[in-house]
Amino acid sequence: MGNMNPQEWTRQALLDCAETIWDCNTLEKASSLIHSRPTPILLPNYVAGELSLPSSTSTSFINSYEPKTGALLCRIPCAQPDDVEDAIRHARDAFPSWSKTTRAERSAHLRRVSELLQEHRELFAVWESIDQGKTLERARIEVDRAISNFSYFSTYILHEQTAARVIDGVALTYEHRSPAGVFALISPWNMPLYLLTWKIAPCLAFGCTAVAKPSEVTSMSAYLLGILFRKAGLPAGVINIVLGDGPTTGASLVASSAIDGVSFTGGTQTGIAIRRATAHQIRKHLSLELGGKNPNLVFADSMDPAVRDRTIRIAASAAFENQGEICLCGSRIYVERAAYPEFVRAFTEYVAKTYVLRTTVGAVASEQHYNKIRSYLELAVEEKATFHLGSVPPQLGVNGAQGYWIAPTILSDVAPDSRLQKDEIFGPVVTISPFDDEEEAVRLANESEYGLAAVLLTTDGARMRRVGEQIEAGLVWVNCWLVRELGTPFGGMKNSGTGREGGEYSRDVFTVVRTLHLPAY
Ligand SMILES: NC(=O)C1=CN([C@@H]2O[C@H](COP(=O)(O)OP(=O)(O)OC[C@H]3O[C@@H](n4cnc5c(N)ncnc54)[C@H](O)[C@@H]3O)[C@@H](O)[C@H]2O)C=CC1
Ligand SMILES: O=C(O)/C=C/C=C(\O)C(=O)O
Repeated sequence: MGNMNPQEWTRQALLDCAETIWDCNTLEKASSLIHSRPTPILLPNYVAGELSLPSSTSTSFINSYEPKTGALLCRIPCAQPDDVEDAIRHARDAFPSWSKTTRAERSAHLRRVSELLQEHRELFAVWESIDQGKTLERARIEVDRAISNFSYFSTYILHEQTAARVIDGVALTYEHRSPAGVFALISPWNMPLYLLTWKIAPCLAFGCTAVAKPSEVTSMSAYLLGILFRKAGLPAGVINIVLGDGPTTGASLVASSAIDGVSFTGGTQTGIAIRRATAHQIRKHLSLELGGKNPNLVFADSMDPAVRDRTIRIAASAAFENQGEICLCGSRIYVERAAYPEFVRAFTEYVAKTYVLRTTVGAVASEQHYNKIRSYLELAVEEKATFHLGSVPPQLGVNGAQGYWIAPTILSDVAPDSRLQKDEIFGPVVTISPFDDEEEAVRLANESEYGLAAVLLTTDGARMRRVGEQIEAGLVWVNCWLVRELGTPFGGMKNSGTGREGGEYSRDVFTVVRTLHLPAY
């Protein structure tokens, strides 16, 4: 962080900068802009429908780096508590009229946002790839999902129905829902646009207003989203975006007594801090989607020649998609002993061919994260694990190491109680271990503080249900991974979180319900 006088940036300068960036919709144009500027891009907040810098004189600025090169990409203001309160005040002021709009009106606003995102798909993909380190191809997939987040909830609210019951001629009862209020929407750095819009879209659709805060590591797509909301003509104050870190900006946002609910995705320790900070505010809705250390159970029947390629492909994408930086990644692979040697061989061969660093595998998100993953790979060496693929990457700045590049790594001979099997590494690192029977497979799968997701690879229909129903995870994928229908409940068990989002489950997060009893006279 360094100090910079916010007054140096006029409102016009912020708008001019926004227009320049808005024109950079290819990697070439964006890179040339970043590397030709005498000073790094400065990202403002989006508050009350305008791009603005925080007014607090104590505002500091955070440097954000380009993972693929390690170069300084942009600087973001770290919003202080008084600037956060100001954004919340705008969201509160906007709430009465937004919460009274008709569903058709809100639907039209969301549809407009999704259309504009579609129109500027490549722009968002390019900057997301630059800012987060992911490949451009992966970034495009995530922009498509962001588009779906808005289009799904724009139609969901048009078709939702509430239940009414007649009680034996005594009463007619029905559920009446109203928007729960003003929300804090806090997202992580692994899928910045995808996950922030997964919160913003339902929040606005159900009539709430919000202050959103992206991760300080990847704020670029949230900034672009602010520009897009401005272009879409969303009423001022309905959605505000403040930039900043967790301890200052995030913590003051969630703790504010003017916030009615928090939807958070990120690390488990942060989820615990949020729960603690809001424990005395019983009325506050909390939806916490936290970390995972997800098992992938490979049964010998899934290595039958007829389905073997599919098994390997699913296990590999569950392990290495987005450099393993998805909380749903299957990073603990357990293989039935009869198929173990064959799986390890075929899996390693497939990953080496398909997940190629700098081509189909991007850089990890930050220097801090690089060092975290690297420390786990050093631990693997200390514990004498077998490296089938990958190695300890160089220290940054040593031997020409530039950018945060970590090759896919496959480990075996790792003890069940090793931190390599217990901790969420959140990078391109998997362990493979054998199991002898179904009972052991289930025990190993459940031997974790986390319970977010699991993959089950088998051709036995009875086993799909028998094993699937015993796995302690909010999401179990059988012979597939990351298949998503946005109406299904999404969230984790155990230390992977509390609450579910998606379709009617998002409605539970963003609305309050009262049951009306009308007498039958
Ligand atoms: N999607 C997931 O499941 C994610 C899991 N993680 C795990 O957590 C580890 C730590 O990563 P971090 O970057 O530290 O994640 P984090 O949980 O600190 O960051 C997520 C978001 O929470 C905000 N935040 C941090 N402290 C806060 C607080 N006290 N109150 C309110 N907001 C706060 C951050 O600014 C960011 O926007 C990762 O290595 C990974 O293992 C991290 C990010 C996403
Ligand atoms: O909603 C999805 O499809 C994926 C969500 C992924 C995360 O929440 C994550 O990686 O943190």
